[in-house]
Amino acid sequence: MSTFNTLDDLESGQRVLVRLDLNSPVEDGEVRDNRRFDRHATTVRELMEAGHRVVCMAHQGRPGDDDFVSLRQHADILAEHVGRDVGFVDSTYGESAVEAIESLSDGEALLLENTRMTDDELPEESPEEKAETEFVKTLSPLFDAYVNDAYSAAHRSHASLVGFPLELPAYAGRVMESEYEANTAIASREFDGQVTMVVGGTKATDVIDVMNNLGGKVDQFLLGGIAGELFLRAAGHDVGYDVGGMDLFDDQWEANHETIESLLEERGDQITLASDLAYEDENDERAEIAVDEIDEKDRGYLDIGSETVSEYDPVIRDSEAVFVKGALGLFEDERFSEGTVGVLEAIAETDCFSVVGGGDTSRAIEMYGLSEDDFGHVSIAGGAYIRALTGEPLVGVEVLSRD
Ligand SMILES: Nc1ncnc2c1ncn2[C@@H]1O[C@H](COP(=O)(O)OP(=O)(O)O)[C@@H](O)[C@H]1O
Ligand SMILES: O=C(OP(=O)(O)O)[C@H](O)COP(=O)(O)O
Repeated sequence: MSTFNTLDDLESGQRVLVRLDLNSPVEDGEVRDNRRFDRHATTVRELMEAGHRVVCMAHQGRPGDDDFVSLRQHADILAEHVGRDVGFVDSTYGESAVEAIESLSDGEALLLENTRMTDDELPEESPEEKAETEFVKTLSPLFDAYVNDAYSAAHRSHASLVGFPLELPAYAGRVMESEYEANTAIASREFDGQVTMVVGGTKATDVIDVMNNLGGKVDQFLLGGIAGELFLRAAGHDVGYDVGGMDLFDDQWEANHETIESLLEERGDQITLASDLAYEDENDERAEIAVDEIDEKDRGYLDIGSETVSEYDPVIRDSEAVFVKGALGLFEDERFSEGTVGVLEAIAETDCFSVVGGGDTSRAIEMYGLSEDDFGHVSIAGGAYIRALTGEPLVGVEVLSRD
């Protein structure tokens, strides 16, 4: 168990710098509400009600991606969940940010601009190096305490996550505390029966790394999403290529194909790939094709097919524990939700121990009317939770636990 301090240890009336993870789906420039706002609102509300001056930091997307946008909309969505005003300043540590921080009153909150819009936030460096950045050196003197609530980003060694705890007394927020406890318990839990992991989503590099380290703990991997297509590509099928302006496959293929190939060679019997895939036909409708019949690389696929769903279903029902990381298709579009929803329904209907992770994936639970009570734990973390599954420490948690 960790030795970090929590909000219970925080003295009243402090100037508190809080790192949240509000990284959200963005559709046509519009930020979609999701349970990260709702969960983090608990921490922010508690701090405001305790009379602290609360300054929040968060990131959105990665530079160069379509979802790399300002946090202006996030401030409004967060305010709705907190039930109080949350101000916004379009600077992370520039003059206007410093002014806004200094003019805050007790019990008020403010959100700073996307941390990834500063050069100091990325790339990954040691906590000691991050603590020396201008970003950390400028903001630290304005605060009495630092609170990290961003469990779901705690696997990244970025300035806002690992630099400040070296400069300020550091505490875990309520989300950090509860996710850490649930996900650490997963690593030490022993299961007698079959353990299955459903792997999908867009961050194939994250999940493939972890699959490589999870062999001993997981009996069956069921694949979909981008990782699933990359495995099909390695197995000789004409899928998993960037077509029509997509930018999801080719770079991740370059980075991971050797690992994928050796996983298929050494542990192929533990890895089940889709036997059919769904795509959008010329009438904008869902159409399906068996992977064995695909002989052109010119089409994008957006979900696993119905045949695959019916093959994955009994594997889930026979499992004692099921872990989900990443959606099996573009579930935000109802036509391509069948894979993700089918798998989640099978889990909800059985009494296996289950964890559903991923900021985006967990959103499918409420979008399609499933009940969170039917799952063991719904994590708002994706990459951080699967690392916890392997027992790998998270740098953002480790640095909070330092004396
Ligand atoms: N075949 C696909 N094509 C495009 N997007 C996909 C596909 N399969 C899954 N996705 C997308 O993956 C997203 C989840 O990806 P990721 O960020 O890796 O997982 P999480 O947020 O659950 O950690 C979902 O929003 C879903 O739309
Ligand atoms: O959404 C996140 O990760 P996740 O999709 O693995 O849950 C975190 O905000 C980390 O984002 P990043 O993977 O761009 O560093």
